[in-house]
Amino acid sequence: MHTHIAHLYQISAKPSRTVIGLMSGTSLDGLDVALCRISGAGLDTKVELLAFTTVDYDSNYKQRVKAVFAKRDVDLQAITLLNPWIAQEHGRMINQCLASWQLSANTIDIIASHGQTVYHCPKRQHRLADYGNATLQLGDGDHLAVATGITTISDFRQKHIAAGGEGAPLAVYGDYLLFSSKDENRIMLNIGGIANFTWLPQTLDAEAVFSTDIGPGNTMMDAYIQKYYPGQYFDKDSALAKAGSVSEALLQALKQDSFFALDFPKTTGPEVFNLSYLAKAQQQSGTETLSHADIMATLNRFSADMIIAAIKHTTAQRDNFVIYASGGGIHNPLLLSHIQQALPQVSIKTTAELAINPDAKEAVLFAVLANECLVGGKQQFSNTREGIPGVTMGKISFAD
Ligand SMILES: Nc1ncnc2c1ncn2[C@@H]1O[C@H](COP(=O)(O)OP(=O)(O)OP(=O)(O)O)[C@@H](O)[C@H]1O
Ligand SMILES: CC(=O)N[C@H]1[C@@H]2OC[C@@H](O2)[C@@H](O)[C@@H]1O[C@H](C)C(=O)O
Repeated sequence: MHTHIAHLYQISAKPSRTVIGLMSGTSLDGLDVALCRISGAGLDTKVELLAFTTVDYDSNYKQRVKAVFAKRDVDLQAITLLNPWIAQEHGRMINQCLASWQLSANTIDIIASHGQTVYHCPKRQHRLADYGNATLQLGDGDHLAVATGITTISDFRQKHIAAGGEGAPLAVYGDYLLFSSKDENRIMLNIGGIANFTWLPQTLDAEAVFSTDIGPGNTMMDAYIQKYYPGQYFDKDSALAKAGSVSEALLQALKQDSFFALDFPKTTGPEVFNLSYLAKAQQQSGTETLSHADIMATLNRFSADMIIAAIKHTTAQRDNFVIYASGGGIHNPLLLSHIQQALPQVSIKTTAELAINPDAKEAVLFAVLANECLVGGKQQFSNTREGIPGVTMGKISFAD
């Protein structure tokens, strides 16, 4: 047996594994690094979050990724160069985290790397008859493994697509394993650049679990601030949105896109929800002269309304469920207050109440996917469920 395979076997047989989960989302703010101790597999999985940090991207990193991010026309050389470069940068950031945690690489069993999504393209979006669902994450696992000396599992989304999914949301797999509860129905709501959620019924019935992207979380608000308030990256504490008023005309125009008429589950990204989308809605509603504050108030309301509508649709007007929120959107007070006002009977908590830092949740979930790749095997979901194929995800890269 090759020593690498023997090593994998030995890691899989351990009572617990030390896994670094990585997430670099659509907001391009930084690399989330979650140091996890994971024991068990499947519904017996237990995760302890030992340390978490977000390593902020510098302006050089952001500029290079933004040059291709969510764009149809890009320099192919730039994409080719970025694929190893992003992984090398992430490797450098992990080495920096390990040094600050005073840990050596040989104490880490596995890195679980999401990579950087640069283009997400489900068939319902591109509508080209000859092509299926597609998504592209850069930051190749081989480079990360060599840069850190740690076996790396990466590129989780391709198997999901190969098995009939759209490549997202993948959070549902870990949500079901970690957060299902016999005591209450739960909505695991993540408000990142794009908002998505998982419905976890208290029956624990995998066939009734449901997950979908919703539409924009922070992405359009962030893009607007970055364009008109150079030096600022987002509307801190909803300050600008709070100073404005919602334009009903613009809000209705924003809600008209065909994406919202599609049945759930569905996926999307900043390829659709961007400043061109806003400009089109302004043109259609004759609201080109609105103030920055009114536009931000409207974008904030738009994200909230679509989240509320998706939750109401899925829970069929029930209110016996608890929302556990995560992602950067939980730090946007206006957005959360809109959601709470529309669902007055529903308790809105964060995943901190489930012992997972809400900013770390997605990185933790990729660590869980890697654990499933190594130790799992029993598929919780049948292949008949749209959007949640029962497959093992991730590709394994060795360090030497
Ligand atoms: N204090 C704050 N006030 C308002 N918004 C905030 C605050 N802190 C963070 N945010 C929002 O959270 C965003 C970052 O969210 P997050 O890190 O969850 O995104 P992501 O992981 O890149 O997204 P995705 O899950 O879509 O890939 C910021 O860009 C900003 O919009
Ligand atoms: C293609 C891609 O990177 N999609 C992300 C994005 O960010 C949020 C939403 O859109 C979600 O579908 C997904 O990430 C999370 C981690 C997921 O797959 O569950």
